[in-house]
Amino acid sequence: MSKILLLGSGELGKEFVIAAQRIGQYIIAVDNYANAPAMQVAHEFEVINMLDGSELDRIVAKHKPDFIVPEIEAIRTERFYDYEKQGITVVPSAKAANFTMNRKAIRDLAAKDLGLRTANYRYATTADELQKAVEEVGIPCVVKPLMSSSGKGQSTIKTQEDIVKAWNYSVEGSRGDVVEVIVEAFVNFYSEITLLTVTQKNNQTLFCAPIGHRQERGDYQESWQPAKVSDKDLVEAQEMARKVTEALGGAGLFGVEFFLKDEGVYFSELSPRPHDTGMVTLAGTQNFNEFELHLRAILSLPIFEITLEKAGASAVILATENSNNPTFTGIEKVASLPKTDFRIFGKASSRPYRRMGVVLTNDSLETPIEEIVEQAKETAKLITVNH
Ligand SMILES: Nc1ncnc2c1ncn2[C@@H]1O[C@H](COP(=O)(O)OP(=O)(O)OP(=O)(O)O)[C@@H](O)[C@H]1O
Ligand SMILES: NCC(=O)N[C@@H]1O[C@H](COP(=O)([O-])[O-])[C@@H](O)[C@H]1O
Ligand SMILES: [Mg+2]
Repeated sequence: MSKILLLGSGELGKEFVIAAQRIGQYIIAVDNYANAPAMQVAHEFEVINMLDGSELDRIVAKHKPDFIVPEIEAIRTERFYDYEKQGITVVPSAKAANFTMNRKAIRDLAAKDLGLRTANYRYATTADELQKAVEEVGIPCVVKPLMSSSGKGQSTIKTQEDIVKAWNYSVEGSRGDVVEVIVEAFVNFYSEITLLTVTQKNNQTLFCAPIGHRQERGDYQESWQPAKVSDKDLVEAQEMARKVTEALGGAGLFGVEFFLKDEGVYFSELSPRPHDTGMVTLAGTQNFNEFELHLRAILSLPIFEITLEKAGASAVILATENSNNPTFTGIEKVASLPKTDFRIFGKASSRPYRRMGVVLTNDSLETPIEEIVEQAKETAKLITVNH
């Protein structure tokens, strides 16, 4: 049995812990608030500020884990290099977690060092610098805090007047302690995908079937698998995913995000961990879901193959207001439907647009994927979050 320290305890961590519990691992779930989803299913929990290096040191020394599994980006990841030296396995690697904590490190690695095609981009640390950066990349463009996720602090600049607004919004939405933004040229893609990529200790990289998704406010609304991608684009995306995951090192599952345009594939970003759009694998689309794959890769358990068993979709259930102990209605209606399932994450409070659950649908691989997505979307509407 291994001892796993999970840093971040949201819905993705919860499914990871359930997968780990099923094969007898020991988990300590950590987040900055009590009763977080993954804490509800772990052996032990800790509530700390994960951006505080001394707090991290304290719980690592206390629990002496075999593995540290980051579940969010906003962690004092610089400490991870030390933990690796102490003989703890940081998942997938200290470098992977550290480089993806801040958009700058991963974007420069991908675009400059590895030469992957990305949107043209600049950085800015003040509203004035943002003005200049926008002039360089051109309008429309997308502004994001260097440290944020799920679209927090992200906005699109469509006119000159949006620049100051975008700066202020991004400072408010920044998760860490870095006041800096990336400005990216707007990529007018016809679709976007996540390529779940599994790296293993034996150096064999495996790919899942591509996942399509639709985003609003920088946050995913529906995802589906398999996404329609031409063979040429898929090969190009796989090559990019292989390059970037190899450069980051270690074993685990990565969610590598791409934009598809007529002229080819653009690398966008990646999570060195299960991806929110990958929750579609909870619909039984694959022989192993993304959490089970992450776990197997971490523990060096062989993954004989990844097979696509069904076509599936996920659609999010979002809160609309701030409240404590929100309740849900419409669950019975959803439960009565065929080829449909759902998860309620167990978050004890809500805020507008907070993801509280997900609806999952599946059908045969011959069924048009649009129908399965539509089913997930319509089904998610049956559930109401009561505040
Ligand atoms: N340069 C761009 N051009 C067009 N759309 C973009 C661009 N950058 C981001 N987007 C849109 O915003 C979404 C969220 O962006 P991104 O993945 O960078 O944010 P994030 O906050 O890291 O999200 P997450 O953590 O959920 O992956 C993208 O999936 C895409 O739909
Ligand atoms: N795109 C990243 C992502 O989806 N991360 C997931 O959301 C949780 C935070 O949710 P919260 O903001 O509702 O607490 C994280 O802990 C992780 O599970
Ligand atoms: Mg993203």
